Amino acid sequence: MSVDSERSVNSHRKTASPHILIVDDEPDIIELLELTLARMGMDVSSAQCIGDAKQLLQSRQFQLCLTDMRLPDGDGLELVKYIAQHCADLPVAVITAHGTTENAVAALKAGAFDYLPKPVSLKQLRDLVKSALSLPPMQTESAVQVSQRVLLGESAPMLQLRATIDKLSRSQAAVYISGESGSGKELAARMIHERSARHTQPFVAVNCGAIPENLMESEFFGYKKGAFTGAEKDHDGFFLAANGGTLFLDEVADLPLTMQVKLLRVIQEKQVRRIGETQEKSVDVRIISATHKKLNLCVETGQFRQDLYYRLNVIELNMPVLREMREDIPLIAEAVLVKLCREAGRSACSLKKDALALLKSYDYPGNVRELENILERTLALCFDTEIGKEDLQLPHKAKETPQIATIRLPTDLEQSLPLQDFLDRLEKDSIVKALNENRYNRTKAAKTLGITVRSLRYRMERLGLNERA
Ligand SMILES: Nc1ncnc2c1ncn2[C@@H]1O[C@H](COP(=O)(O)OP(=O)(O)OP(=O)(O)O)[C@@H](O)[C@H]1O
Repeated sequence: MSVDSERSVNSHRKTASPHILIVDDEPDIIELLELTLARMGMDVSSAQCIGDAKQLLQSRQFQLCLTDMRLPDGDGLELVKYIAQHCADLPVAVITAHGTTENAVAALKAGAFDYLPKPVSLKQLRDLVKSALSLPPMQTESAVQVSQRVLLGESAPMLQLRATIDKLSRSQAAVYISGESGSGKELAARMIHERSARHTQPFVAVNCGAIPENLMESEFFGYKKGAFTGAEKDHDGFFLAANGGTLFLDEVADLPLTMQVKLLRVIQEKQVRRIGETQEKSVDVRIISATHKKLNLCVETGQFRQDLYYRLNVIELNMPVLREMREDIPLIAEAVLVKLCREAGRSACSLKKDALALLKSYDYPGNVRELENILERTLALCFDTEIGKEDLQLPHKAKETPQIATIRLPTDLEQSLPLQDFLDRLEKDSIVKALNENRYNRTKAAKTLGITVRSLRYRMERLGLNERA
């Protein structure tokens, strides 16, 4: 097979034109792609088989590779895997035969950036090239350590997780993040977004369980001024607000079935119609979803639509629980202490040996969020710069007994607070108490409080208890 190598369509363009590798054995397709890309100011090289493509990849640097799935000496998937292994920084997109979504999904799982269905739409091609070229350079581990918003930890599960996040960031595939409460699902979603081609565009996080059912449609899809009583001005909704970027659907299992149908439609059609409007608008969002529930079980019990599940769960990312990465507890605890001390404007604190040992032995049903809460409570009660075991106020047999915080009702403030603030304070304390008593399980906490989970989430959101309930 001859290498159609270095047939640079616009080789007169000397300087930093992005260099794109096309791998296809159909001359017509090569020509079409070359012409389109040349008009976009790209340098193009082409290869007609996997062997030639590998040679080219070894001989020079490319900024994007577009490969057909069916090639004379193998399939495009093999090339995707080769690139993932040898040129991890290079985005690769596959061109798939019409209607073969399995191929596209397999390619995304293997690390492809995106796919283009045949017949290739030139608009889609241009959009894909633009987003691939806006990928930020891959971050090195040392850069990761200095960055603020990262999942910390050096244990094997955490190293593996961060490596997977790096790979996923260089793809457009929908990601479903599973894991217990407080294990860092939202943080992982933000990391994927911040390392992706969409990093300059919005990241919109939505807590699906916190939105009252009757407001869901208007919150997700937006409305036009006057569409209903109270619609005083145009409102874009989450999809349009996230256009070009990432929409993070947290607690996605809490979406009512009626809303699931509407969501599926928008994801499939990539079109949104605001309430009160006749025209649809195109939207381009990458969906990352998460829940602490077992979404596959929700599908089995009929609470979650299977078709939507498949759409959301192209790639699954599972968050490790803190008790399985105990060696990371000192590192994370230290980082949390530094942050809390800085926020409180007090001098740096450290953990004594016995305190560290106790923290390492605790089980953390609420994961890192619970560790943060323990340290926050400790700092509120202890003014020493050295924190000892007793200051943590953990039960003696930490591993066996859940942590139950003593909640002091604000009787001291009864006289001085305005009524609404006083009631909010009572509500907040009751919620925190119920969450603590139920090991951060929101379903059980809601039951204790005699309210629905939806109502609990709504109240937590209103009271600003989302992050640190
Ligand atoms: N590995 C980690 N390193 C540092 N901070 C972490 C880590 N994991 C979680 N956190 C912190 O723990 C808190 C909870 O994380 P996050 O909100 O992402 O969890 P979650 O899984 O989305 O929770 P929920 O299921 O309740 O929505 C955040 O403050 C986050 O920054």
